[in-house]
Amino acid sequence: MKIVRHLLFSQNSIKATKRTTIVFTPHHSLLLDNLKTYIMNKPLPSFLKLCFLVLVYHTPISNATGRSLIDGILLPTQKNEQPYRTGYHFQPPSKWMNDPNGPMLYEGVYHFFYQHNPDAAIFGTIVWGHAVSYDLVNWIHLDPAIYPTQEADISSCWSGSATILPGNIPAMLYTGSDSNSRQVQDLAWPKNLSDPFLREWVKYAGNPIITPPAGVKDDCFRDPSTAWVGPDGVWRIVVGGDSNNNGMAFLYQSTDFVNWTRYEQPLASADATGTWECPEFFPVPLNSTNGLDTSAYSGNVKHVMKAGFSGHDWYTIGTYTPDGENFLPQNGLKLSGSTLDLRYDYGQFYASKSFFDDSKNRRVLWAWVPETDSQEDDIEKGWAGLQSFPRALWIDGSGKQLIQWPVEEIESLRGNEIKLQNKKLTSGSVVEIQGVTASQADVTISFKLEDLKEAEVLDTSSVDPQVLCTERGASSKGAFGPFGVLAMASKDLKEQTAIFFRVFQNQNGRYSVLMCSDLSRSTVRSNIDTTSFGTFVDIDPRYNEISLRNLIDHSIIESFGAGGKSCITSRIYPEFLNYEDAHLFAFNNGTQSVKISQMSAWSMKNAEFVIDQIVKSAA
Ligand SMILES: OC[C@H]1O[C@@](CO)(OC[C@@]2(OC[C@@]3(O[C@H]4O[C@H](CO)[C@@H](O)[C@H](O)[C@H]4O)O[C@H](CO)[C@@H](O)[C@@H]3O)O[C@H](CO)[C@@H](O)[C@@H]2O)[C@@H](O)[C@@H]1O
Repeated sequence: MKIVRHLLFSQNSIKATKRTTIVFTPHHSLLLDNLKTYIMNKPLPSFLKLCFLVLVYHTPISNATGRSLIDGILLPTQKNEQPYRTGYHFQPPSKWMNDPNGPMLYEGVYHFFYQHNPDAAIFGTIVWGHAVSYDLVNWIHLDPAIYPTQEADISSCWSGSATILPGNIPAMLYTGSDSNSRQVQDLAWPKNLSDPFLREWVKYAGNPIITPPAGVKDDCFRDPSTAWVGPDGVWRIVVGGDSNNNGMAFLYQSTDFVNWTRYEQPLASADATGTWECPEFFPVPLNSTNGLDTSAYSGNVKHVMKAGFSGHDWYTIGTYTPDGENFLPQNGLKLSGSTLDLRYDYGQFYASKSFFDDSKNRRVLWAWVPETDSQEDDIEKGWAGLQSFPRALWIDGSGKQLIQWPVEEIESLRGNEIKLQNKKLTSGSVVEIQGVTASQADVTISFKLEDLKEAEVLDTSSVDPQVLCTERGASSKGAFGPFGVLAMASKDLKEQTAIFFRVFQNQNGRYSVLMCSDLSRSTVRSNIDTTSFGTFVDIDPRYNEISLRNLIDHSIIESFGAGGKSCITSRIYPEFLNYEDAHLFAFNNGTQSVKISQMSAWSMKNAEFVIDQIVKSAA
């Protein structure tokens, strides 16, 4: 342990604090010592070295990644050891993380909790990690909020959700795994409501408040949702599970938030889907990009039912009548007897959780983005698991699907804009996008296509888009496409991740736009899952340009097609890259030319991640 003087937050949205003495973990002191040695060994005049040292010791440290917040200064050792840690995607200082839990805004502070094993970089005994933010971009890591203490959660504190109760009291419902590994539902609330960071949480002494119903296996009943209150004043939640392998969102009701009764019918179910994990149920207003409080139900509103199974988050949109507890999936969308229809994201994106942010009238979505390297790699790295960058979520004008888009606050991390307009990409073009830090960037690009009668003919009605993307990757020449970007690419293109589109015409004269993330050449390393991802984008390329936004951040790329209609999140572990070696290209491998009508790219700064042991030890 080392005592270092005052390194707190400089981001404009975080209130500057008075000088504080901070106790750093050994990791941090090592970081500072390394940086000091690095500066002292540089052939610089002593005066300049002194200036640098003052700057270093008076600047916030980043997310314990081994990177300083001072742009451009990277520790050589850390740089090589931890190339896959992110600059602006949330991750704990170390060890294992999975699901997002209980996100909420309380008294102007965003709270984010997450499934965390503080002892290892693999799944194990789980506690609730906790971090707070004023802007969803920069984060202060706190001590774990909820951890095993009672018989009702002694084996682990699993996923759950926040509800703000009348009187502005946050309540947390979560799954406890008890001493028999039985999954039960528990209740906790903050110890001190006047602590803006809500650091300490107390548990209801009568936990568990809900136990598995008859006919449901003890280990197939978990993940309570945020509660909503009906016109009758009764609270409702759904809890995930299954009965005879049929996935279900069990519905519970309560008048006091402590005593819960199961409603006879589940709110939703689907045959043969296995246990539903992390179900969510919330309203979305039609014809608006706003969100709604989870308890809103009247007016021009639809409801979304989301559940996690088979490694993906599925959702359906429908109409909910609290009186009679009837959720009716809308026409053309099947819920019962089949899988849910749509996916939030067609890549690595699981156990998502949303909350209503009333300060901006929006619904914000988070999800666990798992590693796709090996467990041995994770142990060596000392960490595993990322969170997607928070996304605003709303219903498309068509009412058929949801739209997701990174929250606007991300723009505070953008550096200078690099622009390109009206650039024709002829067949075989590979054009480097220069002037951005290709390993940490935000890139938007729009493609215009003409004379689509030349498009490849394919009946896409019965085709699995992921299979199509695997069979026809970036190197398989089509007519219109593949075209898109090559991200996290080495200069010689031996390593590259292609996010691209390909257009097909069906026999009936309709067009289908395929969006792919081709990971087959993302790394030359072995023991990495390089499965490609794909989905169709609901867009008519005759009348619309095809847009693509990529959030690139070292080992993660979040791709948004057609303004967020289709999303694919990928994990990538290139071998030969370090920060300076990454390149970014636009490409067209179709026989037909396409035009980049508009491209904007920004290098992204590091978000600030600060550890709060600081404030505690100084207090
Ligand atoms: O932390 C518990 C909470 O997390 C949830 C939802 O993510 O349950 C996860 C679960 O398994 C975690 C585990 O991996 C397995 O499940 C993943 C997601 O369903 C799969 O992608 C993976 O292939 C499965 O192996 O994560 C570890 C490594 O990835 C592995 O060791 C775990 O099994 O936790 C439960 C206990 O393992 C298991 O029943 C779940 O699937 C949520 O439901 C929990 O509240």
